Amino acid sequence: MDRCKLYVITGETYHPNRGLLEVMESAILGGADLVQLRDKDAPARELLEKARALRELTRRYGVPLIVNDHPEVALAADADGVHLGQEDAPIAAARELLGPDRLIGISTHSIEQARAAERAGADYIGVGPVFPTATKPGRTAVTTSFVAEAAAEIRIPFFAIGGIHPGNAAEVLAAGAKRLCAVSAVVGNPDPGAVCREMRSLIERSERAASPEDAAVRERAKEVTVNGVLRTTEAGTLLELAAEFGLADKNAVAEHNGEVARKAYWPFLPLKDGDRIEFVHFVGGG
Ligand SMILES: Cc1ncc(COP(=O)(O)OP(=O)(O)O)c(N)n1
Ligand SMILES: Cc1nc(C(=O)O)sc1CCOP(=O)(O)O
Ligand SMILES: [Mg+2]
Repeated sequence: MDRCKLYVITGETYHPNRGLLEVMESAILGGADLVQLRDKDAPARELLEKARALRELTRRYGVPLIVNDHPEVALAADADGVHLGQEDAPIAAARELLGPDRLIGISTHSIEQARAAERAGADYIGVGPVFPTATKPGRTAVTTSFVAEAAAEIRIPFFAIGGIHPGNAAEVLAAGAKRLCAVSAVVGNPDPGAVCREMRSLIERSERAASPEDAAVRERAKEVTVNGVLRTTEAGTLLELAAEFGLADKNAVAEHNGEVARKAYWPFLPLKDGDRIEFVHFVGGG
């Protein structure tokens, strides 16, 4: 979760002529590193089908998947977690169902709600809507002043959300956000990948301007290409990288710079900047 910087939420009404998977794959290839399935209208069965299809896609790229509103769908689809709103199920009930390892995110609209979410054991929070947005019509914007309050006080990761696009992302990052989340600006664009690349480059520029301690962490980070997608990682070995993708204890094989890397060697295979890795994960069953 800590390494996730650009969270993209589905919004199929914004792309009536393109498929869900095509749009979300483009976003992932552009640098979306956390994906949420949000569909307020789909009946339960359809939602589960979409969650399973997105699970397959996101797993291929090592991107965590969150399901909005429905912890039981998150569990059934083997998603990485659930996102709850202030009016949805309480965190404790979702934790009971999902266990300690899956992620629970919660929307917050004030610093008091953000503090309460942290105390209740949320893994991350949404901070918004920063700007007015047609995706959540009628919600009062919290402005970048709530972003600044959260940056000063909240220790769990937070994603600024609501009306964010490449034209205003720098302002949100300057207020203290390290992570951004968007629906319409990404999935409503004919080229979701291009929008994600722009947003990521704004995030990276803001990181470069940040504190020396952060710079030291970045020094340790390497850029590697995993299944065709450029990723930043602090993993020292192929096994550590596989763990980031949830593959350390899965039936998987890897190719490292074009050479097959047997799983037994993963703990001893050091990663370098520029390495190219392909993971193939076999799913059991008939
Ligand atoms: C990352 C993120 N932040 C906020 C929301 C909004 O959740 P909620 O307030 O429950 O509203 P709905 O999305 O359910 O309409 C979110 N989904 N994701
Ligand atoms: C789903 C959602 N939740 C918000 C919150 O503030 O909790 S804002 C929002 C909509 C985000 O969509 P867009 O990027 O199109 O503005
Ligand atoms: Mg909700």
